[in-house]
Amino acid sequence: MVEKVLVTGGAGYIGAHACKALARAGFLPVTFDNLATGWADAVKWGPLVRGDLMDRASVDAAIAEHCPVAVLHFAALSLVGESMQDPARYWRVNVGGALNLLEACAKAGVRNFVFSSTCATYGDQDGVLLTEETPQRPINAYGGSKLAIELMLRDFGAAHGINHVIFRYFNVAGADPEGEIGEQHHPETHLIPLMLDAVAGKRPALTVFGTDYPTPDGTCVRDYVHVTDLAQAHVLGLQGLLAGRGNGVFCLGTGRGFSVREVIEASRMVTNREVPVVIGDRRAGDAAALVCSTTRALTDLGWDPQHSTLRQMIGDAWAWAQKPGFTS
Ligand SMILES: O=c1ccn([C@@H]2O[C@H](COP(=O)(O)OP(=O)(O)O[C@H]3O[C@H](CO)[C@H](O)[C@H](O)[C@H]3O)[C@@H](O)[C@H]2O)c(=O)[nH]1
Repeated sequence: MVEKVLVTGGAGYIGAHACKALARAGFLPVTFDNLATGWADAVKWGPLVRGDLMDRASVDAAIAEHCPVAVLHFAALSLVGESMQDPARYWRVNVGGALNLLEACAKAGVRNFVFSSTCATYGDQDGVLLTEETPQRPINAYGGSKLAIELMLRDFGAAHGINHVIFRYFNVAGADPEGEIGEQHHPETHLIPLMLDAVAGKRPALTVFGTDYPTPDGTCVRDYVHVTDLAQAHVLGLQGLLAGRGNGVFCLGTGRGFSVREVIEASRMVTNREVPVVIGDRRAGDAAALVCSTTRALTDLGWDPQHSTLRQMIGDAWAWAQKPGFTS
């Protein structure tokens, strides 16, 4: 029988790409999503359960109906700027939702859990190459809420035997190279889709958030990773858990940072069009540079990212931007 995996946030950008990768690996992804920011159209590889993690009964019901071998937990609020303006919402939804989900797993005997954490748990660390061992010092409520869930997992693991893999994502970008799904947020806040909107004339310009950071060209440096590579890491993490390899924490990036100006330059090369740019102030909560070491993910997980060049990430996002997008 095909093994089911409960995917919270499976209708969202990263969750949907993970569902595609899971299906390709022989699992049946069961999406659990409230469709607050996700899209029913993006759920193509298994059933959609419309439910909210804040509603414990709907979580229990989904687990009881589908008996998943594992949970992949993507559903969360994930905008740094918004988390600075409304921290209560981030703490309530992210931590409260994860707590409900973990309690439901403990009660139902779901023993394998893959969690989407973030480089935002590190805070600003003077541009050092971040590893899984780097002390975490979040500087925004989003990162704080994700770190709290990492700690929650440690405790649930010890008390209830929930084996877990924690992935700390760096900057996820691009779209399905086969064009079936891609990034679509309302409102959009991420650099690459905003930049491509400006290129396509859907927005007047891209605002560069700060040019006075202590980085080589003064703009923020980020480690961009292709969403399809990231999704594949989840399959490997899940297979490791099911094979009994135990808990793990992995940074998912490429080990190479690019500044906002470098991303703009790469876009010019890929699209053959200029990016209209205005220079703005720094955005609250942004760290100057976030780049990770890939050693552990490559070695211990056997991860082999194939798509994570800036050229392909921008190219796939650009191809997706030409499509009509999701409507429901
Ligand atoms: O209009 C924009 C949008 C972004 N940026 C800059 O581009 C870089 C990337 O910004 P994104 O908003 O695309 O990504 P973030 O680095 O803020 O966020 C990403 O990393 C975060 C951790 O820091 C979270 O994990 C979050 O979910 C994830 O999207 C940042 O330096 C940002 O200041 C701009 O200059 N102009």
